[in-house]
Amino acid sequence: MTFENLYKSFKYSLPLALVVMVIAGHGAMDPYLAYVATSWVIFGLLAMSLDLVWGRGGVLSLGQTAFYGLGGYFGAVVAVNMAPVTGNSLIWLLPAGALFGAIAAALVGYLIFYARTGPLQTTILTYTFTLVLWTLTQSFKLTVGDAVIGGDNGMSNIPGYILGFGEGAESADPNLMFLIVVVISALAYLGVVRFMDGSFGRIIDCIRLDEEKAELLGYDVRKFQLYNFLLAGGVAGLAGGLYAGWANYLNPSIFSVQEALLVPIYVLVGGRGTLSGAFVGALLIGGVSFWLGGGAIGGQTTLILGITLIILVMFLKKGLLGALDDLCQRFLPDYNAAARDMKPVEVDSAVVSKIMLDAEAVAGPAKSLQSRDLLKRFGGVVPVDHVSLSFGPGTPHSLIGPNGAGKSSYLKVCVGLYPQDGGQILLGDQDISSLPMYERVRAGIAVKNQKPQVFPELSVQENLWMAAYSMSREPEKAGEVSSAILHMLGMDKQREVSAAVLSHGQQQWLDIGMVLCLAPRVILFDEPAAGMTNEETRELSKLVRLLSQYVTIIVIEHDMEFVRTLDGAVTVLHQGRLFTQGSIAKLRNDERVLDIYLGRRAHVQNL
Ligand SMILES: Nc1ncnc2c1ncn2[C@@H]1O[C@H](COP(=O)(O)OP(=O)(O)OP(=O)(O)O)[C@@H](O)[C@H]1O
Repeated sequence: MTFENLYKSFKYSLPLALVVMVIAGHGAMDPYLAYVATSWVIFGLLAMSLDLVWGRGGVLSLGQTAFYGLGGYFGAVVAVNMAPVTGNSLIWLLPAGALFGAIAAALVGYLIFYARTGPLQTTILTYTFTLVLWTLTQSFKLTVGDAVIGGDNGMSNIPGYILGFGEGAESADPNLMFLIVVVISALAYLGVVRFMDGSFGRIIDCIRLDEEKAELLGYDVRKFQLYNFLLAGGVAGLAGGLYAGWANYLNPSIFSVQEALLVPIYVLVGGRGTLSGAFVGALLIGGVSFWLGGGAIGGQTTLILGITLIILVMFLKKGLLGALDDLCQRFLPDYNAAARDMKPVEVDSAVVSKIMLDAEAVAGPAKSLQSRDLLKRFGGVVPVDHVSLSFGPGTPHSLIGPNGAGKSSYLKVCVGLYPQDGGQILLGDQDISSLPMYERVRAGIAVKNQKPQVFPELSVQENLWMAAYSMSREPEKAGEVSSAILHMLGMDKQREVSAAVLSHGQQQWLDIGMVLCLAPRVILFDEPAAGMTNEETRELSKLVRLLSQYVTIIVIEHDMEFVRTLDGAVTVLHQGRLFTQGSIAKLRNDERVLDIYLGRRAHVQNL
């Protein structure tokens, strides 16, 4: 077995080995230590829920303790009433806790993601939610059957971990409690890691890296963010259920500021985005506090712990597991070295034709794009001023005009990046004006923005796969499509290369490849030749001409030589309005067109 294979299996094998060790050593721990260590593992599980939304999803939620507390309270209410009937308490505490945590997260997540609050507002909102619960629970008194929620006095008499059923039911001792929590946490961890290793996790990673691009690939970003939040809420609720049974008592302090702020610290210390780091952080901080609390330093625990944490977070920015990962990377093969051998892209007509015919078989024939009286305003600026245009397949369409003419805005309104203020957009016969961006993409319109938008942490192959998967939702099909495009780009040998190390021009090609993976029926390119060499620009022109035989293609360009080689229809925009249309040969002799470029004559001298 190579070190690489071993490294890839670490996230499964190491936790499993630890669980086996705990099972083997069961009963050997000092009962008090076992009791306290159980809480550290529970905090690890809670921290993992935050790592899901923060480390993987990119959203810092300070509401995880809220879902944890709510899961704990709800699980406890159910267990207090049901455990006397069945004996077993865990079958009530845990599912009820997880369910309530997930429901609460779904409600909060819906508000956050569908109201499109920014990252900072999300953090503040989730924090406020926790504080509101803290305040409310202090005076909240309720009796549900045998369960009494006593406001500030908390809720007592919560059954511990009772195993077995009926007469055979028995309470677990501290060592067994520790074992139960370790096994349940390990199962939750392995389930989450397995799930996040699949397509869902990859989509969440893409959303974290570039939310706009993920939506431009046709992913319903809000929905995925909400599902991830819900999953994390479920994990936090599960941890809450475990905590309620461990402590036999709950009070409003579970929603306190201190509790809420400790969770991100566990994640940072262990390593954000690693999932297992959450446990490392919680165990380390729990262990160090325990040791300091019992040792000679006594009262200075918080101070020393605080200083240690600041030093750790400052010098190990990726946390302990992140640093360990960096170390392991040194012993892995350097796939990025292949980036140096990359040959310039050569467009092969036969290969492109095959790809386009395959796409047509799946996505249907080319569609036209029409705008009717399209309007976009930014305050007093009107970049798209009642524009009515129609584009179809057969020839490339170039959109030109001086800086600020509204070209990019027009494309962005068409794809839904900017909401329109009036008018209609038709894709074929379908009115897409009110569709969200991801649905427009799924309907067949794809855009490549001016700057290359690739996911830097993903490999070349993964970037293409993410685009292809968005359309087919079948991993194998996505693999086939992405491999064909990879081959078309001449990047077979660079499939494992990280997109981050590609040159600007190579990233442009990769981005173009991602657009083609979507099997679009209309393609919008915003300055695709920017940053490309002359040779690459020539190949790009060839590609655009080929593509126009199969789909509708609109290209914004300042490079008039490129527009000339496209030899297609040209539309001139000026001050947000349609100025004129025609062939490049006709526009070359149009004095009015030269006039609107005044001050930028250098760019149009070829006209
Ligand atoms: N998000 C935005 N917010 C406010 N104003 C905007 C926004 N996007 C574009 N504009 C304004 O709309 C006008 C048209 O800009 P746009 O980028 O569409 O023009 P363009 O023809 O693509 O220009 P360029 O060739 O320089 O890229 C400009 O005045 C610009 O400042």
